[in-house]
Amino acid sequence: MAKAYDHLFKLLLIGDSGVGKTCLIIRFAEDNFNNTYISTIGIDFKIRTVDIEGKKIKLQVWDTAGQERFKTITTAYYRGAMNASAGVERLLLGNKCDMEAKRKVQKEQADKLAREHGIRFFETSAKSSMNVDEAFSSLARDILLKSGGRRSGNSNKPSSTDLKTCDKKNTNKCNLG
Ligand SMILES: Nc1nc2c(ncn2[C@@H]2O[C@H](COP(=O)(O)OP(=O)(O)OP(=O)(O)O)[C@@H](O)[C@H]2O)c(=O)[nH]1
Repeated sequence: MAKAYDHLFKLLLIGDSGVGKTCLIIRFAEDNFNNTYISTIGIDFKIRTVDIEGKKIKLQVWDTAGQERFKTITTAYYRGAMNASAGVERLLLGNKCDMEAKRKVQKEQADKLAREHGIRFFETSAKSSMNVDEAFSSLARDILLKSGGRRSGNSNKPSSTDLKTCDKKNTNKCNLG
């Protein structure tokens, strides 16, 4: 029987409570959004298979609880992921970019932080869908290329001009990696 996917990649979202980690995963995996806030308890995951560079990539996206009281559990997962591979791909997300009036972090500040860590930065909105697919796909593509995937030569990292511009933004930070 043909395999349903070529690669399985595991992604982990970490960030403060309420920044929208669960909503980003639900938007990505189910194309849905809910304004109700139900804080994540412990850790959970959702799956979506995407097509990248002609390969079927199954993404298992893990959601962690941002609340301080779950920190022992979530950091254990986080450390596990970091230890599993020295070269974990990381991405910085500033979510809720549909709420410009309540912006907490200036774009330049986040750009600078991402540059310092040599990672990409996306402003996303789980509510409007802005850059959600782009962010997850970009990370999956980077992992694919790094793991000796399809393309040789440049890693084809999109410049910020390739990204959809989000003109109404509020940014709380959320790591996706
Ligand atoms: N306007 C707007 N609201 C959002 C967005 N993403 C999430 N929210 C809202 O923010 C609140 C928190 O979202 P969650 O996804 O539950 O946050 P979380 O980071 O998973 O929180 P914890 O589980 O406590 O770690 C909810 O009320 C969401 O509806 C967004 O992109 N735009």
